[in-house]
Amino acid sequence: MQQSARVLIDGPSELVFDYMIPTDMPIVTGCRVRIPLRNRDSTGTVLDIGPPPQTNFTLRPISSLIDPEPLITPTLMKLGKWIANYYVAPLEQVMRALLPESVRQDTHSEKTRKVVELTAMPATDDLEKIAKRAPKQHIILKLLEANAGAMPLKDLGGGSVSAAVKSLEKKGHVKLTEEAVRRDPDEDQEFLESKPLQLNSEQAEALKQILEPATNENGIPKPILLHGVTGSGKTEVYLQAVQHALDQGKSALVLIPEISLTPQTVQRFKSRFAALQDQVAVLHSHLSQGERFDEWHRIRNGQARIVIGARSAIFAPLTNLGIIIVDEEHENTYKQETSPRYHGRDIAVLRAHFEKAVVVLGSATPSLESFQNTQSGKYQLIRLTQRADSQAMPIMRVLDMRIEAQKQKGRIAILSDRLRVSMEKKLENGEQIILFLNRRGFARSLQCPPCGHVCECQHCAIPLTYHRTDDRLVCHMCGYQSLPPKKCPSCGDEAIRLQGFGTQKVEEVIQKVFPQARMARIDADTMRRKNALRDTLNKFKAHKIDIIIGTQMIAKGLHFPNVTLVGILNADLGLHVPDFRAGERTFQLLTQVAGRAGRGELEGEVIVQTFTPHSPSIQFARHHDFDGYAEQELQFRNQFGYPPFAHCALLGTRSTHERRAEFTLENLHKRLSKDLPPQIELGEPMPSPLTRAHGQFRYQLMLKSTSARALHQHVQRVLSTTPPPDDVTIIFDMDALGFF
Ligand SMILES: Nc1ncnc2c1ncn2[C@@H]1O[C@H](COP(=O)(O)OP(=O)(O)OP(=O)(O)O)[C@@H](O)[C@H]1O
Ligand SMILES: [Zn+2]
Ligand SMILES: [Zn+2]
Repeated sequence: MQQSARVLIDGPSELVFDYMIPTDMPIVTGCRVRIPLRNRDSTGTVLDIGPPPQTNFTLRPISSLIDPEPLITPTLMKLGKWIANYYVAPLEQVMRALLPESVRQDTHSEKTRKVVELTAMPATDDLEKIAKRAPKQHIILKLLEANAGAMPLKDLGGGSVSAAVKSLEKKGHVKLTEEAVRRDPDEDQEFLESKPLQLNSEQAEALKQILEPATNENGIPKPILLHGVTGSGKTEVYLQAVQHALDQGKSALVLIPEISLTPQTVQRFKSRFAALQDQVAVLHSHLSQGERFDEWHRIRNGQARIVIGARSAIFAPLTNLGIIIVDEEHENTYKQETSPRYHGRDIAVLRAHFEKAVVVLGSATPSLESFQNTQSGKYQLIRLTQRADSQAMPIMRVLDMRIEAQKQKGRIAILSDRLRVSMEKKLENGEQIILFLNRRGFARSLQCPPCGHVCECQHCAIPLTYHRTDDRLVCHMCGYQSLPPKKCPSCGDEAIRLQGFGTQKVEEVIQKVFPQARMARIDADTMRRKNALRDTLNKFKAHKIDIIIGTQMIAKGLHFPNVTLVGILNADLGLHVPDFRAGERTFQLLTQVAGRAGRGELEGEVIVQTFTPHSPSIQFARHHDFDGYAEQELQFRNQFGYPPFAHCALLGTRSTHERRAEFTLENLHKRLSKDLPPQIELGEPMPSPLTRAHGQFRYQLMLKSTSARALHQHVQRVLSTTPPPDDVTIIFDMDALGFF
């Protein structure tokens, strides 16, 4: 029977239409085709092939095949279909994620440059004549001769020599040609080749296990979780593992949380493989369309065999993949925030499985999902327990800010005496300081300053969120509501209220206390400019800055040997948010931020200011005890049926009409409760913590299920039979990481 193809049409509206496939046309999914669209010719990408859909009009045939080779490799196609299914996203949306726009809408041609080639050197006496009459032409000939007979026109002087080049061309001495050049995003940077380090025994053992991984019953390597404390030399292990894959003739993919936030990691890869510069491709969101086009095609045609990139680089069209590395695998930035809402780490594990490649998930603070997988035997666990050059882990002091709050009567304490004294000492010694501030979310909980008590939901054990508009406390997991207490339920104090301060306020205070110190603030506001972060960090490295004040942005992968003090100003803020992962995030942040201290010769000190000094995430982080932390946290997750023991998903509606957003969600809720599979727990619809954003009202409900398949199938069924009104958008976030 004749088959038809679903084609994603090029163009800004990204339409999808079905076409008949002419019987002799060798089309596979991922091919680019020419098709008729209304009364013109158009181009597009084949998404899917199958029996023609039942319609009462005849499908038009595909006109021709542009490229017999599909743009998407078969494995990536398989991955795409899996994603569409699991995350309940339309296949065409997944395809957009898989194939960057610049590649699909093939309008970005290669960048070229003019090259002058020496075709025939004049005889000696001719050359002498030229030297006298046209010295410019003589210099060009001599330069070309000295440079293996060819030079870019630009290097010869560009426009200023073009007349001279022309007359040389006329005389038959040179030829002007065009040559494709790569748009290299890092053109302005030089990378000195770094040599592999002699591994310490733990690193050597880790590398050995990565090169000879345990396999499952089908002979496919088991995913590896590399849990290495901060500064343990994970990156060196990655570098050598990648080198090994290349030596085997294979390719390697390295995912990092966000390129602009981890410039040092990219630099280390670029330096190690400096001699193979042309084989390294870097993919990230700051590339221009042209740069992306070039990098993508260098990967697709096998020129680039090492790809470093953020989340979406997981779709890099590498073939013969030997290893995938996911650095800082616990990072939230691996989750895509728009549809398809895939998790880069999970897709890495799946892709490695499809390609029978090794996948290494590395972190000093593994996610509980990955850690639990090592406990159940699905993943293999490798540990690095010591810092690479055997420095000690930094000493962590936890400061009880409730006492400070009493001392400073009624005012919000930003800087404790202990931290101030410590800062004075470090500055006197010419050492450097990082002050870290948890980003303040819009979701606020009520915390009592004198005793640290936080109002929680008794069903879900997460903090209740304060809604100012109707003066209500709401649980954002189950929908439970209550009135805010007038007095603290724990100590009876009336001071229970909202409080907080931002990076800007901190900068002001620090400036007043230490007017001589040179400081820089790193947060989303100050780092908008391209390369702003890189420049600030370089200044810090060169010790032109004494104190850095920053948010999450400075928590990752930075290595500054002269930093001896890290102050964490408000450890609580991330802790009391309406999210069962709040404790995990706080543990991760404290451990990662603390890991920036004492990475050189000098011992490091970390001071943590908190209103809840006994919270387990703070105490376990203080003792550098990941296992202890994981054990109690997994117990809590198990008890309340949270991931990794169940899948959590968020279903939301957004609309400029509040009632319609609410009504649509209520309707979906009604439909979902019908024939609800027993594995699924369905929450109540409620306004989102961020009730209104970008002019839209937001409603949401939670779904929990012990079976991922039951969950996405049930939701898929309901969503496909319940189209929303035109002015309501539906959001489904499988394995959601945030609940707003
Ligand atoms: N075998 C080794 N011998 C000497 N120095 C090493 C060795 N391995 C790594 N180092 C050095 O130790 C420091 C820390 O290593 P690296 O940054 O790779 O650790 P990491 O585990 O990736 O840290 P983090 O998770 O904190 O980012 C670096 O300066 C690195 O060059
Ligand atoms: Zn609740
Ligand atoms: Zn109290």
